[in-house]
Amino acid sequence: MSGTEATALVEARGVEVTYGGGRPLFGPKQPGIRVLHGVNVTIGRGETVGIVGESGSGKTTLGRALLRLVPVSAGTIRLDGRDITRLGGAEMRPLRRRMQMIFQDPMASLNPRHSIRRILGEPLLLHGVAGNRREAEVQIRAMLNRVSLPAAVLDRSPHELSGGQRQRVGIARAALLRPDFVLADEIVSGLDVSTQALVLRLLKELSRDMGLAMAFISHDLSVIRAICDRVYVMRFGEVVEEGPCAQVFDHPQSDYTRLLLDAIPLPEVDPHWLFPGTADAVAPPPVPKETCA
Ligand SMILES: Nc1ncnc2c1ncn2[C@@H]1O[C@H](COP(=O)(O)OP(=O)(O)OP(=O)(O)O)[C@@H](O)[C@H]1O
Repeated sequence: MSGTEATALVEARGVEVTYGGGRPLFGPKQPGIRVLHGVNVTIGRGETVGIVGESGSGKTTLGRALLRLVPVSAGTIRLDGRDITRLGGAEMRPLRRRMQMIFQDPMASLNPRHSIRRILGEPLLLHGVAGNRREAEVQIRAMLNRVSLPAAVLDRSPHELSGGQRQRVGIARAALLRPDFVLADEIVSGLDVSTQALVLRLLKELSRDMGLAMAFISHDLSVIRAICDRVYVMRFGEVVEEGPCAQVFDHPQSDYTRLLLDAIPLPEVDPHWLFPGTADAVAPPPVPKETCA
């Protein structure tokens, strides 16, 4: 799917983000530091786009701007054609369910004192996706099955799970809210290679089944190539190149993309695991059904 189609779900035009600045209690007004400079991004329904670039290039800031988690100082963010750039908290609230984020470190994003049941159940009730606890439990159990986790994890807390299990809980939490758009920021960087492949495959299957639009931030270009349709290459807060993954990776147009490709070795994740059914695919290992001792 081309991100330039009229069916764009998420669209950023000329987006600028400035950190800091403003007027302190004493002294002159501070200018702040602009870290995004007129960025344009389009993500179609059901499309997965990658965002790559060296550390500090603005990937996370861009992702957060798309979700309206950082203030945008210029430009527009549209969700499904609606300009959401300057909506207030109350107007954003019903839209929050539609735009979910999966974090790099699930330990930091999952409340360590809460059970997995509560972690998964509370957002469902809060956003009215489930009418009561019983409905929430049914939906949660179905989703656990979908992400190949046993129901026994429901009574556990995040620190009692492995890194891969926690990341699957993070995916389940986002997917349960039936979002339209998911931002996944470095979600497999702390995992070993085989767990990475399982988590990525799961996410790819879910995004395909749910028709999700997804922005995927990663340092690992092999991961981006394996699961993304298109990629945006960022440098110093600007998009320096954009296009279908095969085009950008095989025929990079900018010197910076070439440098990036040379600097980061490919591949860690076997893309065939993620694309079973393609002509040259090898049989992917099934996502193992886990049991809890
Ligand atoms: N809350 C903040 N306050 C001030 N500056 C920030 C803040 N967050 C990020 N920055 C700065 O904005 C720039 C872009 O950071 P950002 O985290 O978006 O880059 P990134 O490409 O995601 O980096 P990394 O790959 O290391 O996560 C960096 O110079 C960073 O220091």
